[in-house]
Amino acid sequence: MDSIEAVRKKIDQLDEQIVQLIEQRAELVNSLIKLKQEQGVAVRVPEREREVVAQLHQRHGDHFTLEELQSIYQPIFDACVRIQLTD
Ligand SMILES: O=C(O)C(=O)C[C@]1(C(=O)O)C=C[C@@H](O)C=C1
Repeated sequence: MDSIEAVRKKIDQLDEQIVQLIEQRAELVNSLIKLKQEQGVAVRVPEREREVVAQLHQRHGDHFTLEELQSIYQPIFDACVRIQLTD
């Protein structure tokens, strides 16, 4: 069995990957802003945010409740909106 320290090291590695993926996600979202401006689409799209979380819940509902996934994703959506508005 791994020691606490060894497991924490794996957790740290996963956290690093998670943040890198969130950064990649934010870059992709940021690339939408030009298309949105051209097509007159709003920066904040609440129904799309609900759809993203609902799809994740469908696939990962065994581990996370809908409310937990919403709590995880809301700050990510908020940051992505801020980045689209400020970059
Ligand atoms: O799909 C979009 O239109 C986005 O801007 C991306 C995104 C997201 O982070 O998934 C961000 C903000 C919107 O409110 C909805 C979704």
